Amino acid sequence: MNEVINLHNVAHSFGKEVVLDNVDLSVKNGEIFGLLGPSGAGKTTLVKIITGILSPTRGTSTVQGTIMPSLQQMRKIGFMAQSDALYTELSGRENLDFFASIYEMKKTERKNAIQKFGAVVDLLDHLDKRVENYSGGMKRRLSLAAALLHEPDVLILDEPTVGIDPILRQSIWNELYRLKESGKTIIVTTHVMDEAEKCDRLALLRDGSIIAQGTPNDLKHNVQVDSIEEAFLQYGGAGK
Ligand SMILES: Nc1ncnc2c1ncn2[C@@H]1O[C@H](COP(=O)(O)OP(=O)(O)OP(=O)(O)O)[C@@H](O)[C@H]1O
Repeated sequence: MNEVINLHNVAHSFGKEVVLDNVDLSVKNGEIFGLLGPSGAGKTTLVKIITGILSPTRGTSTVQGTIMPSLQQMRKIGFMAQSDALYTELSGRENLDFFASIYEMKKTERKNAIQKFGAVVDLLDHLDKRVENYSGGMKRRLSLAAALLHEPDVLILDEPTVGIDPILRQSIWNELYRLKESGKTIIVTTHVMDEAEKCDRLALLRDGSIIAQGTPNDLKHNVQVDSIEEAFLQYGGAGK
């Protein structure tokens, strides 16, 4: 199957506030797809719809051909939320063990996965410390490991590198490329322009609508500019 994620005419309102409107997008197998937009544009709402945490008010969203929300399909998705959903009074290892148990991983499988992804996010030396003693970047990395534990086909990462220094940010991106090479499909939200450049394709989101989508190069060439930042403004990203 080439298209892994498909959204058709998706809209979402919180009460009377329309926060997403008329969103159409498709993400192909093995792609890193970026959702770029300023604060409040609707990125988090959109990824919550894709993961099945929220039902769209209108339209349809499918992942691997299954209409969302679907509990069974949600198990095949790794989601890293924007705010770290961690138990701070527990150690990193205990947190990962808890998340692995949610995915019904067996004891040995859990142990191996914690070792593997603890290493991927460079936290092996800190796994037995309580999370309340972690820095912001360490918490983000632990959240990323938690999303990877069950080796999901689809990874959805809401601002994965916020608060992470440039060196670690690079190592997380290297890991995302490695996951992509192994056939995973990845959606990343960001408001950082240079991160957007690292994605295979991008959707530019403003006020709940997609104002343009394509490869970073196409988006720049279409409006004859040299940076995604300028492209965003050219497509109307500055607002009314
Ligand atoms: N649970 C909620 N109830 C009411 N309004 C909400 C809720 N969640 C989000 N919103 C509103 O929806 C709009 C879009 O929010 P969303 O969090 O999706 O944006 P975002 O692009 O992810 O922003 P940021 O980059 O700051 O996280 C905002 O106006 C926000 O106030």
